[in-house]
Amino acid sequence: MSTKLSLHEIIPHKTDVGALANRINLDTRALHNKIDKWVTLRFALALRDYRIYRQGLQSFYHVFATVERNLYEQLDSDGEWKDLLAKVWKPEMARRERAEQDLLFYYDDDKNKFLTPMMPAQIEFVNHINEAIKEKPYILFAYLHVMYLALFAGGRVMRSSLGRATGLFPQKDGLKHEEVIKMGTNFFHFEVPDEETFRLLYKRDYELMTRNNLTETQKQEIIEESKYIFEQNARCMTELETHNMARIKSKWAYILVRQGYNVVLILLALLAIFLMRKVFTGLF
Ligand code: HEM
Repeated sequence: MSTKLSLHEIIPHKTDVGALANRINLDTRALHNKIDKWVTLRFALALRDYRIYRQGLQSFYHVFATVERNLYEQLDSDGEWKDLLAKVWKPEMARRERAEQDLLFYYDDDKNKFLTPMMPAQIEFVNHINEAIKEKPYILFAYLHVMYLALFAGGRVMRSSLGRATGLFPQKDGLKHEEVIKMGTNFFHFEVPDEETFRLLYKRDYELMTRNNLTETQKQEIIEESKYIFEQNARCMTELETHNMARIKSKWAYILVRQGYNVVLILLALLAIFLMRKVFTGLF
């Protein structure tokens, strides 16, 4: 991917072991590999059925919406973290509204279907974010790296699969397929002239603001929170899978019970015919 930045402007260097972002990546590598494999496998399935895709998107939506609500609270306050956060954050990064646009599309404009989390792991995640940031606003730096940079790596892969997933998008009256795709993929798009430069500038500001303005203890807490983010995202995903499996199983159980009931009725009818024939042949 090309960029308008020269080499010395790219900060931090990949080999800079002191950079907070690199430390987070290193300490979450195993968790990332696990979730990467897991999501890649399931994503293929989700692309065949928009009802599965929208469940996954909804789960991420709650995380982004909660993070952004807390972030803007800090930015609008006179708190001690306001300036640092403002120097890292870029409004084009915000995902809440974009995810909401997509969800409105997949849920036929019915906000009530997704606005508040209903699944236990999602509720737990949202509550945790609110409490953690309220107590220690610098915990936001874990989310500003893990959740937002995910969109430029795995997110790009997912975006290109989405564009090719012809079976995913629901039919919308009077709209061409390309228009429908655009309406359902806002989440993965950034309104910036050059995405790669934007990403590198974000990473640079993150490093410049976190290198000397956080204590080692605070950095360690951010790294621990980053691990939690991966783990809790994974719990939200497996929770959805378990939920869907349970629904499929109960649907099949219902079908089997109904089929069994029909079989019994047919057997009873056959028995009745057989007995009636016996009675008739005995009579005549
Ligand atoms: C909840 C899910 C995920 C999260 C939170 C996440 C998070 C991250 C983060 C924080 C980075 C480091 C970015 C940077 O430092 O610039 C990253 C890199 C990356 N991720 Fe993910 N990711 C997730 C899922 C995935 C999936 C499903 C894939 C595969 C399709 C994937 C592929 C990648 C790749 C290829 C990189 C670049 C690695 C590199 O530059 O060395 N990720 N991800």
